[in-house]
Amino acid sequence: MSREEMNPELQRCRNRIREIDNELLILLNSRTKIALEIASIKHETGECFRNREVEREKINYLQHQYADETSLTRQSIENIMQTIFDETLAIEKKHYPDTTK
Ligand SMILES: C=C(O[C@@H]1C=C(C(=O)O)C=C[C@H]1O)C(=O)O
Repeated sequence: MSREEMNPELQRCRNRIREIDNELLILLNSRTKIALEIASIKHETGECFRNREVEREKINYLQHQYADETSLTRQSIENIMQTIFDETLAIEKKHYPDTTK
């Protein structure tokens, strides 16, 4: 066993992070399912899947709510949310490969 592996505090933290990662993936899956419902509506009406204005509003709101009260910075909130939006859009496009928007 390595020195690192023998450190119980580090192991406890890693276990907790693993649990949080699982929770995050479950939440992201729920989020994606709802985004796909929105994509289905937009697909029917011919609307563009991506809405930069809505994305900007969401980021601004989350930065306002959390940037000063948590260890997350304004920039990290922006990066995390932009990655979520990009990945959501990629999944939406995979479900609706015929869409040009
Ligand atoms: C979810 C929507 O569609 C797209 C996906 C978004 C998201 O993943 O949060 C936000 C805006 C749009 O780019 C929406 O229009 O509300």
